[in-house]
Amino acid sequence: MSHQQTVAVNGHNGHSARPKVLIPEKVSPDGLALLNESLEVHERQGLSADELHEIIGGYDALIVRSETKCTASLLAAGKKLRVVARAGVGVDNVDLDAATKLGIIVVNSPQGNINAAAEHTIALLMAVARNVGAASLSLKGGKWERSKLVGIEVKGKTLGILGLGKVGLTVARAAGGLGMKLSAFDPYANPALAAAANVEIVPTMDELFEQADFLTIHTPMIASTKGLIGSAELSKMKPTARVLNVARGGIVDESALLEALEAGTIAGAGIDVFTSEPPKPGDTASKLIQHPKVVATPHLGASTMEAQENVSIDVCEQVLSILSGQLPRSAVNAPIILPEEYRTLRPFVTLLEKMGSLYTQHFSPSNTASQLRTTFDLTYEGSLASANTTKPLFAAFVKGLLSPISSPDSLNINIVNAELVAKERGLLVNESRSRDRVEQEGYSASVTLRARLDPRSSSASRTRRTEISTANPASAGERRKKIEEQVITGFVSHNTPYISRLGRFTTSFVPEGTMLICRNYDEPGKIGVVGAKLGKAGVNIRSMTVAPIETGGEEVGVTAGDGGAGEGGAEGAKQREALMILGLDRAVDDVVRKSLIGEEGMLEVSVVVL
Ligand SMILES: NC(=O)c1ccc[n+]([C@@H]2O[C@H](COP(=O)([O-])OP(=O)(O)OC[C@H]3O[C@@H](n4cnc5c(N)ncnc54)[C@H](O)[C@@H]3O)[C@@H](O)[C@H]2O)c1
Ligand SMILES: O=C(O)[C@H](O)COP(=O)(O)O
Repeated sequence: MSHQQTVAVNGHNGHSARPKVLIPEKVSPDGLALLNESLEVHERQGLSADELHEIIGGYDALIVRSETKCTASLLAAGKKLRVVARAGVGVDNVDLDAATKLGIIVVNSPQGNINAAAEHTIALLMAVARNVGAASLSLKGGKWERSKLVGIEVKGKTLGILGLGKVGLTVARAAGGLGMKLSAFDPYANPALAAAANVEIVPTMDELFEQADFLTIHTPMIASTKGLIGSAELSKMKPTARVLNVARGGIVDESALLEALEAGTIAGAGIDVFTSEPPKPGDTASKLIQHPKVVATPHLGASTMEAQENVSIDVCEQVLSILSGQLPRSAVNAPIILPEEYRTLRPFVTLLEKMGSLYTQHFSPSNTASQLRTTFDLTYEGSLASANTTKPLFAAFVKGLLSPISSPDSLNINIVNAELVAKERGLLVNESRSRDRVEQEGYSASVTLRARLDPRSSSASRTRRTEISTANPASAGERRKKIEEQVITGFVSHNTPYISRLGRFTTSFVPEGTMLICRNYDEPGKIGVVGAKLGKAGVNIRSMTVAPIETGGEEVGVTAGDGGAGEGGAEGAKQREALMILGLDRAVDDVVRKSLIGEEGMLEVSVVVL
């Protein structure tokens, strides 16, 4: 939006009642200057939590960095609050659920400090390679220890990049300029961008660990990346390798890294982020910081003049947009649908988001690169075919596809940016409409997703969440066969989304909460086996649907069970199959899931959270 955007509202006395914005932290003045024209700007650093609580009720907008804790109670006290803007990326200091419930839009600046974080990574890379920290300390201590401080060159060495997103790619481009060889592991990287940056995408994390002379971490901090690099992973690396973390504390297990440094199985580390910031004296992070082979900085990745200017301008423009009734460009929690389309499309928005998430968790491999080569065809059937716009449905689907593999603070998908995000992530989503009568009697509209995998990717496909039983030769032997199409159909009844087809199976279940999806031979006793295992693990079954295999009909090119693991199933097998879908009251750990796979006649088991 233009900086001249008017947000002033006339009060009843005819005077301009300008909306008020509170800034309790140091935010660069470049953005704040944009606000002064139309808002009343109050910079109040050093407020206690109680003081903030007392005055927040008078403000329409709040701009923070990482220090202000935007708790549910603070947000609730902000009776007029319409927007919380985070001048940076991470929104872990903002209670997003509370903000969403209160209708407060939370925005951030997902691009503004990328370059700063990447440059800081390069700074740590060089500092670790040339012992810059230790040398500086030694010299300041009055010593002259040239022979003790001999380093290594990075030219010709391999940089292993874990997470080839915005920061990872920027690091790659810079490291390429230093003459480094570049390898990356990222199941969802854009192959075209990787190739353009001369990055070789390796198919497994282990290959990355084995190759890397320097390993640099650039994944989000989400459940699946917490402790991603532990003792087992570090032991796969060369003893001469160095580890860099400018992403988030906790992705690398601090105790494991400390042990590896002490044992000499890892040669050094450059660390900007810690599990607890600031680290407490005596804790593992503090010991790491003190370690002679570590160069450490106090979360300085984004701390450059330029980045602070960028994020300040970015979020201040968004505050102006929101206060003048427009959509922000980087909303973390904003509804992804415009008000006028809300009523008609809202239940289908929920359905599409669930279908996307179900696809990623059930069908899509998460430790290989095959989602890159998937084409998604969405068909809106029945009355949905006449919708004025399907943009909110498209955005919800893309959001659903990506949410299981992204941190909430980096997933800013709305109808404004969904196409761009899909393009950036290499997702090809086609939409079409069909006025044909929908399959579910009594319902006027449904949506079918057909995901077509490029045959090149199918041989290596294996999802972490779906396991294939090796106890069933009929299915294991078919793994090499390719899956050309995976299908999910859904519909809405009384505002509730239902899945009516999953792979080859006709079914009807509400996609909600933790669900266990088992494909098995249709034989007596299977339900009992699953129930007993779950019961032993203390997991209650809330709901259960059993779907017999869909026979005949329109199945095109599907050669594997329901295709859950992206691998071959029982083509040509005479035995009937069934799909069992259980709603659970809590998560199922890997031990239970794997033990189910070992059961006779059990072909695939996946756990999805919807
Ligand atoms: N130190 C700082 O001050 C600072 C500044 C900016 C960003 N960051 C952090 O840097 C990290 C990267 O930020 P970004 O903007 O590049 O995020 P991004 O979302 O653009 O990229 C993250 C990438 O990680 C990939 N990924 C997810 N799970 C993975 C896994 N298990 N294995 C391999 N790859 C996986 C995703 O596919 C994605 O491509 C984030 O943790 C962010 O919070 C830190
Ligand atoms: O999340 C971020 O943007 C970075 O980690 C930087 O945070 P900061 O604004 O606290 O420096």
